[in-house]
Amino acid sequence: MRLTPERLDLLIAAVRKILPLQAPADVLLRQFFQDHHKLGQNDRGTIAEAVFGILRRRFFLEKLAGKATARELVLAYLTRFQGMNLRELAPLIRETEIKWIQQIKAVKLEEQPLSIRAEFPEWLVEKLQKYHSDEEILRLGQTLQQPAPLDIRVNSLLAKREEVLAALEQQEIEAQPTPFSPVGIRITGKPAINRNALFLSGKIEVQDEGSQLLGFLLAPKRGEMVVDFCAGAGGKTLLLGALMHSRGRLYAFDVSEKRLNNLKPRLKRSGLSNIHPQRIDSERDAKLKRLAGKIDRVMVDAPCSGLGTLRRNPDLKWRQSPESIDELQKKQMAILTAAANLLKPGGRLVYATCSLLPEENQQIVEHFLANHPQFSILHCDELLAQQKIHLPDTGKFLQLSPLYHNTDSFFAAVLERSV
Ligand SMILES: C[S@@+](CC[C@H](N)C(=O)[O-])C[C@H]1O[C@@H](n2cnc3c(N)ncnc32)[C@H](O)[C@@H]1O
Repeated sequence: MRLTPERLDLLIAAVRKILPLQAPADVLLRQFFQDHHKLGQNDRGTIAEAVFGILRRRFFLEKLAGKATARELVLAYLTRFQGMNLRELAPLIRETEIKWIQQIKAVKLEEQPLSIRAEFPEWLVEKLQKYHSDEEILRLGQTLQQPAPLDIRVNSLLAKREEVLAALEQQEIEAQPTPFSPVGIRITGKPAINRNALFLSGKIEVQDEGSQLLGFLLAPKRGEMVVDFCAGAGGKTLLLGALMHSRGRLYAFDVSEKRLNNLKPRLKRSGLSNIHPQRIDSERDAKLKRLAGKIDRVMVDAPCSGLGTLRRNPDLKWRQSPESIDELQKKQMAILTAAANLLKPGGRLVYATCSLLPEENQQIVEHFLANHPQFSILHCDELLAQQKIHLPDTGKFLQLSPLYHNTDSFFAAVLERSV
């Protein structure tokens, strides 16, 4: 895209709107596009890419620009990360800015402290240093600065993966089967998949491959009683329903009416008829009592820091803090305890997050097991192998990483109730 003075102003206005981060960046960007409804698809794409690019490199950009204004952040980003040269920029900027850009071009990223090179807040580096070497933290941080690929899931109730791959090829959309999930497809680039006939007819859904694998760990069977305790807009619910061949009963619980409402159009497209969305007040909701001890399989996709999804949501680095993680841990423990209470003897529960912090993952599960001797761990590698899914570096727990699996950083543990 050729940068004109109008486009530069728009980009700066978008960054100014998003940067205080009073809401999630994608929500603020959607509002910005509503306020500028005449913008074409290409301009929107370019603005979104730059805004997220700036959030992904914000620590270094702020280091370059000091107490940076939106304009300085944009100029620093364009020159340092978009390869724009001074000749192209010069007609659009002031004399003093030209001098400043010459100075910041000379600053070396390799000489910066770890938190800047990894693009992690210092508190997060400190937490990660308890478990990883600095080199690992740097590689993880660098991977999380890249945009995530677009993964879709084939709805096995309505289509086969080969059929969808053939249809995509006909439409000249480059795609390949995901390496681990048997129902996943990874698309090259970012075509507008939500206007595609395959999407509108319910044959495909957008879902990260890591998220798909959690469904295969729970492996619900047709005819069973299943609960998706934190169903949200149903990313995992829809996969669970398809694995059940739309037979049996699948409750989709969540405290957020808005999220459950977003499940409805997806449910309609999916062709599934065994899903029952229900809002609950909290994990202590009286509605849950009648299901205690009756459920075959429970998915707990717990509310978490989301730090394993920084490729998609880089703004979480400023929206989470050590305090918010302490709060989340309490919630995760309470939800896991309440959800486990629904299981019948022999029943299976998957506890999952998209966090890369053991505080929200292993530590929650280990604390739960120490207080609930009637539950034991099933090994994730064995459960996946039973479904012919072979994941490197998986053992007792599933710990996916964008670094090794090109998925979001999902964690999962599988528990079984004995009595
Ligand atoms: C990680 S998200 C779920 C994403 C969803 N499973 C998916 O695959 O799209 C966590 C969800 O937990 C919900 N939640 C928060 N507190 C809860 C509670 N006490 N009981 C049930 N759900 C809760 C949030 O509203 C949010 O939708």
